[in-house]
Amino acid sequence: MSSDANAAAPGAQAPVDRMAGVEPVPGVAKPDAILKADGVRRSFGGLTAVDVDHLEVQRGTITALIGPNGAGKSTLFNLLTGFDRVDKGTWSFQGRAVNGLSGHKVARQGMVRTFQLTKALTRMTVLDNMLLAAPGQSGERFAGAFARPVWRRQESVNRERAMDLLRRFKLDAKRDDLAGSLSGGQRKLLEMARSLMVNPSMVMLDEPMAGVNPALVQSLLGHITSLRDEGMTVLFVEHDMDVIMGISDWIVVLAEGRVIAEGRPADIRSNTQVIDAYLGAHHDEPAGTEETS
Ligand SMILES: Nc1ncnc2c1ncn2[C@@H]1O[C@H](COP(=O)(O)OP(=O)(O)OP(=O)(O)O)[C@@H](O)[C@H]1O
Repeated sequence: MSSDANAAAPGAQAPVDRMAGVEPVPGVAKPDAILKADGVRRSFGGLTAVDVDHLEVQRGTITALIGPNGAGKSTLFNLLTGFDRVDKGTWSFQGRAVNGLSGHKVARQGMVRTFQLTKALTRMTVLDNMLLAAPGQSGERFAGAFARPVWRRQESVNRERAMDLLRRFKLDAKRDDLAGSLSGGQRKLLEMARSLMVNPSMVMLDEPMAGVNPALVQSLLGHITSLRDEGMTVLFVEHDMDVIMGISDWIVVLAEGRVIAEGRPADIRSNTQVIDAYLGAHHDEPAGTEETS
């Protein structure tokens, strides 16, 4: 591992290096890719927001998607998870084509993304936020007296799962509070917990540390690494370089919609193209020590 933050605790088993032998070059094949994308393009008027030739995400890793403002990170997230339409391109998740599927269907395949709490969600309780994210929320499928016992069983399974997750994220005492009353960090925890309601194989976190009090950053980092250690794949967009360099197994750098570099944190830190495109203002210092806003 290239970062001290990833060093195993004394007595702990050394983590498996799933990226062993993978060349740090854009579009490189991964030994066990959970997500593969080809020729993904999206323009807004004359502006090409995303133009990714080939991208693979290795199963069971924490992969960071980084790049300057406007590089296309959020647009790529939206496209891959079915919340925006591509102009061109195909991608598969766990070997099945998912391009063209709605966000709901992509989530059912096991690939979910977090969303910032909308105004409507902030007016609901923490527990209701969780239940709304549960599978089988389309009540009409369970309509009718005949199906009621099935629906009840599903609801009690969902409640149990929601409470288990709230306990895991230390939000159980807040179950009846309005989500809008949570702090920035607690909201991020709730967003993560919500995404786990569908029992995904891969979670995509959009700026998990934005607006988080430093006291909660370590807790959030711990949750993210636990997800990976339990076998989940994590792809996240983040601007905080300490966070990125500290927990990522692999980093993908976007600039002007294209993948300009990929590699381990150490590869990215020393990549001159990345320094020019993104880390430029901090040319003279190691990226891991730069100040973050
Ligand atoms: N719905 C839209 N309509 C028009 N232009 C858009 C739209 N969504 C994104 N863009 C443009 O596409 C480009 C990529 O935006 P995107 O938000 O994906 O970048 P980003 O890397 O996530 O940036 P940031 O780090 O600032 O969030 C930007 O130039 C943005 O202005």
